[in-house]
Amino acid sequence: MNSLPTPTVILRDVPVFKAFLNTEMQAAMVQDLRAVVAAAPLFRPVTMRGKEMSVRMTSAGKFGWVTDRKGYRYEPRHPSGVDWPAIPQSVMNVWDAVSGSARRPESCLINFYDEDAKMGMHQDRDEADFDAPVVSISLGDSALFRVGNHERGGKTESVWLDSGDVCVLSGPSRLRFHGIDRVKPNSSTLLGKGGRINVTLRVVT
Ligand SMILES: O=C(O)CCC(=O)C(=O)O
Ligand SMILES: [Fe+2]
Repeated sequence: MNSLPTPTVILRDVPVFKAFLNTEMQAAMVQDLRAVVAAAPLFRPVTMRGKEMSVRMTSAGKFGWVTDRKGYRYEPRHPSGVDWPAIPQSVMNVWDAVSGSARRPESCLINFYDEDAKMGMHQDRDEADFDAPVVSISLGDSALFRVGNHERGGKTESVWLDSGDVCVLSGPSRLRFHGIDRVKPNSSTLLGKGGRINVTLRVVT
């Protein structure tokens, strides 16, 4: 395996690679993601309790993460019934560079945040194997990313994730609570209409 790059900062065991993708790589990835969204449109999920999430989402890969009245889970197809598109190579390349994992990601979740969207503190624990990391890529407007503990509550630390930044939840940080407090409107020109895309890669089975 290639040696892993050195993180810019480590926040609560979470390595953050600032500006991991240059502007050209970001633009190319956005094009690839637009093709995914064209085939598997963004939808607004609702939680088990019937509350709409503020992010819109879709997925690529063998499995996509969904939530509805039946709860959180991975599904082999988009809610419309179409297969999830393949994970773009531009996204796979980031996994290869930073995951340190011999396994292949089976799911690529694409979250779109408009200026009012946020994501409450949660753990990523719908996967069967917590030994495999979660790799996260930020594109577009900057977002305040908060990292907490292995239980809900307690002290937290935050970092702004800017367009092109990559971070990894693995080992001691794999099950840390984390969330997005807010997005800073007009902080990036990458997406024509503004907003933020977060892409997360996961091994699911
Ligand atoms: O948007 C982000 O940076 C984090 C997304 C996240 O935590 C998730 O999709 O599970
Ligand atoms: Fe998460």
